Amino acid sequence: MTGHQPSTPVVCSFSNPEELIESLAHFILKAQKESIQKKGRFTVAVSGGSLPEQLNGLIGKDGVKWDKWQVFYADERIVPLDHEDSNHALCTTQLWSKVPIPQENIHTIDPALIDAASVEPASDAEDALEEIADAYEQELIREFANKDSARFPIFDLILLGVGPDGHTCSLFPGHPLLSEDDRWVAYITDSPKPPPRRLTLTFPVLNHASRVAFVASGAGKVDTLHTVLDKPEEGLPASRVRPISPGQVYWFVDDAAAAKIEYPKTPFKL
Ligand SMILES: O=C(O)[C@H](O)[C@@H](O)[C@H](O)[C@H](O)COP(=O)(O)O
Repeated sequence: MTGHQPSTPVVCSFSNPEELIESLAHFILKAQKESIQKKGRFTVAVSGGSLPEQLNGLIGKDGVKWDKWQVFYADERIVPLDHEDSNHALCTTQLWSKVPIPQENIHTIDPALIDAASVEPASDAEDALEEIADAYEQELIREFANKDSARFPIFDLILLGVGPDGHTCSLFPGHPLLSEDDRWVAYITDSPKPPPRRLTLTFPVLNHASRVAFVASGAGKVDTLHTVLDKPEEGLPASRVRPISPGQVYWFVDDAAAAKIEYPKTPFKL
């Protein structure tokens, strides 16, 4: 059944972060073009960390059809949308405020539910956290239902980072959420990277995407990339992102981050 095989990663390494950022922008433009041709829209999930800044190559670039983008967060922290820890706030500062994307095309967690999901102790917030995750799942269902008749949403592109421990989205090593095989969106209250309360897309969503692109740059990522790509048997969360065929996972890295990778690199071409 070739149609259900996990894809093998395509790793492209660039000599410096600037070249990486420019090539990533061209890759995204190509994905956008194909998606709009096929479906009239471009569904994208983005994470936080250093990723939003690495999308800077899109600012002012010809051919970006911002009005066709439908953006979701691959993971989000349970804080107000203008809080310094919010991925939405970060993306707004780094990107959305600099490009003509319609506000309604950016799908945030429901701000009306954040206060109740923030009460202490976390055990008193479980119902509200469940509600906020359900509401975000409904937001995804509204976008994807009746458009792609699949069990899980099929994002055109999911853009991810990887943490030093091999986490991606808010899927952390050893966490019970790694075996979630049903829900599209889940919450956690014990993220080892602060803040502790977060929502995240689950592995089935990541692994049904048409394309997932990891972005990692700098020498600080060197050991993580070596383990994630050369030792997938260790099962780090980022190693487990292997969208089923014809989906594909790409790694956009720079030479500093890629210094220890033995996994074969592919020359970047569009
Ligand atoms: O909200 C988050 O915490 C992120 O979505 C997280 O998964 C991030 O992508 C990695 O921790 C890598 O972060 P850096 O790119 O900053 O290393």
